[in-house]
Amino acid sequence: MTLALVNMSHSPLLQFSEASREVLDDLDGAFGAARRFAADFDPDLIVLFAPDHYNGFFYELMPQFCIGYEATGVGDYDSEAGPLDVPTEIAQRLAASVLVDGVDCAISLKMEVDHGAVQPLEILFGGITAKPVIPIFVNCVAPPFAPMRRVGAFGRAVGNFLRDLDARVLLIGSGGLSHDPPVPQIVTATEEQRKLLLNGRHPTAAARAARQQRVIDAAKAFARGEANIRDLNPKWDREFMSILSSGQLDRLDDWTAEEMAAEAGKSCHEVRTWVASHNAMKAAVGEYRSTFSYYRPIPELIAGFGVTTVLPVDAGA
Ligand SMILES: O=C(O)/C=C/c1cccc(O)c1O
Ligand SMILES: [Fe+2]
Repeated sequence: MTLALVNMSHSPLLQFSEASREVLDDLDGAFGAARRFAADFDPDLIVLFAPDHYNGFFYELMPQFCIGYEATGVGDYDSEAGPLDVPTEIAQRLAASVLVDGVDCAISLKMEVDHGAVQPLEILFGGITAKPVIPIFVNCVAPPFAPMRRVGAFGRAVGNFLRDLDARVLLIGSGGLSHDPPVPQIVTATEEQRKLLLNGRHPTAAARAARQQRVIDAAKAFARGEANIRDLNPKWDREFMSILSSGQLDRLDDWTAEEMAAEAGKSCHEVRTWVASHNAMKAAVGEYRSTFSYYRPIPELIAGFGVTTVLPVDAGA
């Protein structure tokens, strides 16, 4: 096993925002660094921790963790649609190993993934079929949430399996950091939103367009300082990133979902993908080191935007 890790925020607003050329060029520089890192590493397999935004997972049956044996992109926000290249047999062995390791985890023989999983594959590899990928859903939007220490345990169980796998594996954690886009919440949902949250699979094109336009409009208002959503929190984001790079992952164990959302917005729970992927890295290789780190709060994308690359300490430069 040889392992590398990329964590990156995502935003479906990348193609739809009014961010300035300077901001987009700056971000492109970070994407370029991560892309070169991924190309140099040249993985045989990607293990992708990603959230979902009520496109593939719904309250009708909401797991905290789910490993995909097969997966398809739903094509929200013009992200690439269609089947991913999932190595089913390895995904099956991974799930069995995680369960034996003591972490209950759902499996899906027909996972549907949205921009949260697809965007990093597009940015790093140019598409969803460029490399074999095992998608791992981590619940980051639908309360109640697994305790953070459980997210760590799940990540470590994945890492324990990868330690013995004869492959070059790129871990990806997609999402975060502080942000609060207008994704509906079950406790405040209207009747129409409740239907979406319960089982809104495969909306009509018109329903999808309307839903997305609301978020695009909210981002424009947020950038003007006019939206009724929680501010980004660069201090929280930087502290979180520095804890991950310190390797002291147990410092996150007692963070509560309520405190996290109060500080950094309801969608800050997407950092769970970063926590799981770092724990996987640490379980598999021991000490790791950060080789690239970018952070910028970008209101036009409703995202505290982070991009990091990580290698084992004993790997060459
Ligand atoms: O509309 C959605 O489904 C999600 C939007 C969004 C906006 C900004 C940052 C993110 O991580 C998002 O998922
Ligand atoms: Fe997201």
